[in-house]
Amino acid sequence: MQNVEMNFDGLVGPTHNYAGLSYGNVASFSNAKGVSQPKAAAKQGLLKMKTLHDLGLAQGVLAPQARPDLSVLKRLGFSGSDAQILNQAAKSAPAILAACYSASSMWTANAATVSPSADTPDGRVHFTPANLTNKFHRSIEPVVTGNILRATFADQQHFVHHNHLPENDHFGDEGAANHTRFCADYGQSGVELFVYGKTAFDISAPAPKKFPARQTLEASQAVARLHGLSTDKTVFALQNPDVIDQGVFHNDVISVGNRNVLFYHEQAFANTEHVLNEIQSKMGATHMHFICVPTAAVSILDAVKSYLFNTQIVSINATDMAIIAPMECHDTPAVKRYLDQLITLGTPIKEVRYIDVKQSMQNGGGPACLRLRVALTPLELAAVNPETKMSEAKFARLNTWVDKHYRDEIVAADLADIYLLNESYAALDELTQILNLGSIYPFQQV
Ligand SMILES: NCCC[C@H](NC(=O)CCC(=O)O)C(=O)O
Repeated sequence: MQNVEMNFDGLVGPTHNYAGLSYGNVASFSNAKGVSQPKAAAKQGLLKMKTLHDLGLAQGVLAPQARPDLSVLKRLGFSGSDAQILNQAAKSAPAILAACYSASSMWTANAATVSPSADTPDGRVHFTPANLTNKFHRSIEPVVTGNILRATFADQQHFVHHNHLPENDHFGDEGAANHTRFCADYGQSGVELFVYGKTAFDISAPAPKKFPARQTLEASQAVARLHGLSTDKTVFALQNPDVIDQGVFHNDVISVGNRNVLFYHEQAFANTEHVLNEIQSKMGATHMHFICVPTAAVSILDAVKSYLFNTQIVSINATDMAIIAPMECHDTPAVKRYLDQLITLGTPIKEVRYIDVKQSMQNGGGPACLRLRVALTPLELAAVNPETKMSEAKFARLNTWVDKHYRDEIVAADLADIYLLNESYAALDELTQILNLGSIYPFQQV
């Protein structure tokens, strides 16, 4: 058997809603207070996982967080029965209630940074959950993320789980959305690229002016240290601050890589030539394909609207790759034209597949946001919790589970409804059995 790169998609939780929580994320802001469709959202996500499974790729599923997060509401002074807590919060602090209800853990590209065993000194796969300090609703994810990752990758002989970084903006860490790994083959040692938006301990360094930089250099360096990565095999690159100000809140909105391919927008990085030279020189004999999309072909506005770079580039055989793109790429004329051309250019990318993840897209999460990549050797793959692996049977089982528990629609007023809380916890309690995760949620531990 071969080494693989397995995608772990976040299952969309039962409380998926549009709350406008992410300043700097254009879609989240423009769809604020819209009507969400949790059942459709979860099914779109499952179908995406099944599509990749059917392409012959290793595909897994990560459980969502338990929402609403009552422990946070209690910490903030709301008290009484569960229904009283929801009522008080809905009346006096609806924005905080919405944050505690967010299904944002579906975007598992922000769950953690993962370094495969080929890159680490102890020959194990290292995981560091992202602290997501920049957005309150996301900053409440990392502890349970750690529980989910431990229950999915339990074998300590193969997997190491670090704590998330200190919870402060100086160490703002958004996980794999700002991390790309290049390699000749998934099982060989690779070069890990960390992209950051600002240097926290140097206020004179370049930084965006309008929207926040969510990832700091210091956070990226700390993760690389925790994982024991060699300096000869790591590259730290400053994201172009101007594009952050145009809605590129993570690097995976402006560049994406796979094996020896980096697909990026002309304006993605601050010092592009230097970054590319460093990647190529650290890759040694392995030739990199740098595929640059010029502004003249695709504007930043169209890149953000269509999520051209939030696509997944996957290897479909030893040499060829496919690009998994959201339908919005198909529907944005300049982007569709570019993709039609891309597959004729003689790069490893030979095919485009369009998928519908509209429910997630409307909150600023495309195909790449929905997945966490974990490169695994055959032995490590065998050590992954088998119930978290996608299959025909798991796909059918999870669809039935969604049909049983999920609402068709949620609007802001529903968040005060105690029945929604009960439905959500009942669904997740059953899910932990389906995926054999044990008691990962605080509501299961009391
Ligand atoms: N990687 C994609 C992440 C998208 C995510 N959106 C959100 O949280 C929007 C939630 C809302 O507005 O209801 C974020 O910005 O972190």
